[in-house]
Amino acid sequence: MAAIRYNDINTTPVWAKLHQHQRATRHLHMRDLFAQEPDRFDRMNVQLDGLLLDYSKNRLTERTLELLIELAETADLAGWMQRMKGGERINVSEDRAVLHTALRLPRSASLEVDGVDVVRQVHEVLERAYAFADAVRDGRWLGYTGQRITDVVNLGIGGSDLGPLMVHEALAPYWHPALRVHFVSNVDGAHIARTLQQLDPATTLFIVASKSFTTPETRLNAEAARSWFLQYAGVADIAKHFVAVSTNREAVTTFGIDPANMFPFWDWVGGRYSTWSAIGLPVMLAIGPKCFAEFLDGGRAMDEHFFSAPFSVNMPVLMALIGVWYNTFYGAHTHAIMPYDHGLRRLPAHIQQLDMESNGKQVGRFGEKLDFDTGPVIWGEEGVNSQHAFFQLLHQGTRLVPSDFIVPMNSHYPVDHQHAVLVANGFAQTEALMRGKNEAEALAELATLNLSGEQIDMLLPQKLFPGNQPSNTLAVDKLTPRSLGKLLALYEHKVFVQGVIWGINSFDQWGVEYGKQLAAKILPQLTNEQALSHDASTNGLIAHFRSCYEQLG
Ligand SMILES: O=P(O)(O)OC[C@H]1O[C@H](O)[C@H](O)[C@@H](O)[C@@H]1O
Repeated sequence: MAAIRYNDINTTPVWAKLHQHQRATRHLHMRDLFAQEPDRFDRMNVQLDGLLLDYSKNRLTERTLELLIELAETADLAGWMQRMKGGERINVSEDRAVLHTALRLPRSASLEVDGVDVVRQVHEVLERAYAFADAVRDGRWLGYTGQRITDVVNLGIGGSDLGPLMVHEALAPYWHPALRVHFVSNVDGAHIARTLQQLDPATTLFIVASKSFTTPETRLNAEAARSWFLQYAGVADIAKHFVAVSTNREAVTTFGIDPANMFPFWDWVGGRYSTWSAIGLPVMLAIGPKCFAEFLDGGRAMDEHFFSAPFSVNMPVLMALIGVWYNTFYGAHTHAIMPYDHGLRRLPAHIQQLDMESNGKQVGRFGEKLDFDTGPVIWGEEGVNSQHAFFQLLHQGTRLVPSDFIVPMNSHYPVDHQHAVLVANGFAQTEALMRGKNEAEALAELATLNLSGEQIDMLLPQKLFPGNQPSNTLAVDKLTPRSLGKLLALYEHKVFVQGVIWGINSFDQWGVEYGKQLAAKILPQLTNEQALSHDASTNGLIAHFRSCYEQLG
């Protein structure tokens, strides 16, 4: 464990310099910066093997970047990167190493943690998972009636759902033609019931995915799936239809799943960083081991870039520092993610967990209170749908909303010229957000209409766009397993870098525990007559439920 030292980043000279610099430059308009700097795009883009980050449409000068890099150096970013990569226990509150990057290392590598080569462990499990995926995909793994598997249901929540779900959706062009994968996460019975309605138990395989194997939502869904299955088949048939992915062998066995059907991973893989592990099993089943290996390769390419490129040309570091600039020094509360790709429509949800569960914290890694703003609210929606929903606020609202536009340059679905329309919309939005529309431009437009002076006075303010709204554009050559691997690892490292700057442990999540404790207390009270001792609102709601709940009789 690293020596305990309290986070003092906000008392360093560079922190004060950044505040001062923000005050001195906040009047600058990006439209003017572009006019003054014809080479702005050339200077402010980074490319890595088919992935381009254009960060020129940000409120940045060369000096801003210099100061932000000085901030990263002051926070000992290079040291923390080495500590993570080397397997030090940087998740101090849980006393764990943080090694999702080891999941992407090649078989030829080795990395010892507590005397164990974790790369060897990773590849042993990958080989087993690949062999299992191949057997299901080829029709060699058969159900209890001897039929091949046609449907896979992943039962998991949080990190055991969002990552694999997003990756699975994004890679639809690579799916096995005769295998459908479903994801059930919500404890709302509607989710499992509506999924099971479509399925035949003889041809359905369930993956119970839970790092801890104690998550009530997942256990309840798994029990519901098992009861449904046992209406048709016998207990001995469970082995052909239920597998588990977990770190908790004992709980898996107690649940009734044969440990031979369990794919393990390790406590040094955080749930929201686990898609690369056996938690990716539903993805392996859908796209096959070869494509999954390419996804891992893409992640590794980003790791190599992250661990070796100077900060000034390091994609995750730049995205993280730009985010810190807006969050901490501009007071921006949110960050929007807009994938201009239907397959990536669940990316905002995945990044929500990745970022907000990692950096949504008010204390530093050693428990010290942080006296500045940390992780933003992450939100977003696929383009162009988002344009028709909330872009009004981005263009003419009162908030600063930094955003990422993710735009594939090529489509797997060449439907007429629709892809060009999609891309044109994405680029146009970043231009409009940056430039805005000034009075002269708005007046020129109004002048072409036959309007009275009074109408022009009323309309002119409504036609103005302040602009100066920042965005990054991530141009992806084509959405493939490899490019998706790079994109996902990019966001993981971005979150890590921001955590380091703010002095946060990005790998624990104590904030989700309290609600779980109270839910466990409220659950029995919903259906008994026990006196209630919550606040008046919670008491009132429980009483109201008791009076409405039809199954109480
Ligand atoms: O994989 P599991 O142990 O079932 O955990 C599922 C999820 O639930 C927890 O409440 C955490 O907030 C998440 O980080 C985790 O991914």
